Amino acid sequence: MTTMESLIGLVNRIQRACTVLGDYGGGDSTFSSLWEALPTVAVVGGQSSGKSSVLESIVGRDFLPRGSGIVTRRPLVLQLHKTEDGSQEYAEFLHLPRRKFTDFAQVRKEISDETDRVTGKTKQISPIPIHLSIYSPNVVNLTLIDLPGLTKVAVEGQAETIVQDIENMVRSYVEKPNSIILAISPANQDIATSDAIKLAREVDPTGERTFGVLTKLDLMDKGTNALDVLEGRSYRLQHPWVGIVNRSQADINRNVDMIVARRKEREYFATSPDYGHLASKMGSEYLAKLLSKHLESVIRARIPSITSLINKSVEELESEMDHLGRPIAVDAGAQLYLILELCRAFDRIFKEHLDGGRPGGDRIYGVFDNQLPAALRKLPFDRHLSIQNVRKVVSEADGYQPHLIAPEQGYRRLIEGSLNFFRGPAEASVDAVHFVLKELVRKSLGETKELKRFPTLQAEIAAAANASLERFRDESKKSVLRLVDMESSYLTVDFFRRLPQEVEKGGNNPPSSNVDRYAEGQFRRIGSNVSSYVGMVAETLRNTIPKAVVYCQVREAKLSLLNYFYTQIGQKEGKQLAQLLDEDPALMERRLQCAKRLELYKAARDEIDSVSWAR
Ligand SMILES: Nc1nc2c(ncn2[C@@H]2O[C@H](COP(=O)(O)OP(=O)(O)OP(=O)(O)O)[C@@H](O)[C@H]2O)c(=O)[nH]1
Repeated sequence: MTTMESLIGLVNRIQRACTVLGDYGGGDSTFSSLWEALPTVAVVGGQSSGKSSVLESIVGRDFLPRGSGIVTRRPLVLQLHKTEDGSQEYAEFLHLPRRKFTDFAQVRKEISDETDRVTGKTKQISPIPIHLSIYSPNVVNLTLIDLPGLTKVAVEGQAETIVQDIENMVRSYVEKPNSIILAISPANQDIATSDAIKLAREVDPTGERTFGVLTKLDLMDKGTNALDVLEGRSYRLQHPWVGIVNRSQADINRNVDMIVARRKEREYFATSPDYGHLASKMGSEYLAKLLSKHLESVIRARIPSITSLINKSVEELESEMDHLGRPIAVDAGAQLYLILELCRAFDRIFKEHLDGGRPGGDRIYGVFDNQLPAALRKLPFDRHLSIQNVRKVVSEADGYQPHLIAPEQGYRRLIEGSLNFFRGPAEASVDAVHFVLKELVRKSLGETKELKRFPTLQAEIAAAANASLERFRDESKKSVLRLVDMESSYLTVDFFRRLPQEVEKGGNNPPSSNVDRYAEGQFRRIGSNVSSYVGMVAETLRNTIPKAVVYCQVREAKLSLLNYFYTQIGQKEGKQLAQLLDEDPALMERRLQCAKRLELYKAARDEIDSVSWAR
């Protein structure tokens, strides 16, 4: 059955699981927080408002550390479990499983020691909660979170920021829509100045989540009473105010028993001329029951949305785990297989870039279609074949005896010199394609999702692929330069045999009256003959350089980019293979965190299911 016990107990169990797995709200925002989805009662109050006294009175035990300064420095999740009448009371801490505390003075000491363990002796505050469970016949089932008291000034030895730090921490608890605020204010102080009410008003302006508690009713000036507050006239809340009379300092000093104090509190209200008519709705026992009932109903209302949050989170985590991939196999055979698979995955993507399907391969065609022709056009033949230079080269080639019919040597030197210019664009095409291929390797590596897990292997593949590309580039350069050299080593004879006729056809023979004019015309003709020969060669190279480049670089990259790597991998030992597969530590950590979270959510789901089954 869905009793109060089982519902509050359910949330208690989920909360404990959350803390064990590091989910106590805030903090690591990469996961949705289950903790924040759980309804909780957060106890807030200014210093000396009577916060500790109220909690102890609800529990019926002295167990909270006392002292001057800021004593509560970590949230205390106080889970109360009602046990059968007559059974022994005991307490347990989540951080000390299997140890039962029956001496509550020891509980107090442990809270204080455990606070110091995390915050050090520096008196800092920490958001990591301490979980304390109390099993007793004198409690109702209820979970409360005790938070540091709101203060206005830091004391000796505490950082100046502590006032703000405390307020921020308390606010982080009470601003959650699932938090029920137990706002404690002393009656002997103007309610308008209450720190607790001030904060509650800020985060819960309609007052639907706030329970107002007024302490120290017995300390009010004679002749005054707190009816304006208790009857909701001073500050209106959706829930009725509860007045409390705790033990005075004198009572504490005299060690007045809590159970006796509860009785005295009951008597106080029953006999009070001011509050007698409200007696059944006053006091710490009534407050505990009221909260327990309210918490239970809030939990009941929240269960469907908690379940759907859990289901959604489980789904998200499972898909992230799928995405992160399974942990790696340990035997060398399986590792080699995995490495080769990853290489093939990369190779496939790389080929898709070249063959189309993925972008980038077209840039190689761009090199052949734009870059190479443009570079060929820009070669400085005009200068090389100017009349002055032709004259110079031809004269030098002639030596002391000028040529008789045609300057054969001069032609050859001019052509050779011109063809040399082609080396530049030829090499530049090789380099340009090399960079395109390199970029495609880089892109493909990035697009091989399976490789993301293995930065070392990724780097090795990148290095191997780039080394191969360098080798292809060297081969390619040799080939294109050979094409250019071949052009210089044997000229196309036909071209020159046709020349005299063309010259006559063109009829640009100057009348040869004057020797100089004759010479000038002849040099111009030589220049233009060489120029058209070079133009013909340029046309040829424009077609053959791309063939050589594709053959040596692109085709090789497609066929054997990782061949050398494969032979190396084949020779590696198990340990070296494992090194290649070392995962990114951040990723391993994330997988671990995901697995932990998944475990938490599944455990929580089981808990909820078990309650529903019992219904
Ligand atoms: N007479 C009387 N004294 C009270 C009452 N509530 C608290 N006190 C006294 O007020 C003082 C402060 O109470 P605590 O319960 O320690 O208050 P606190 O808000 O926990 O204070 P800090 O721990 O300093 O933040 C103690 O001396 C209590 O005995 C009350 O209802 N009546």
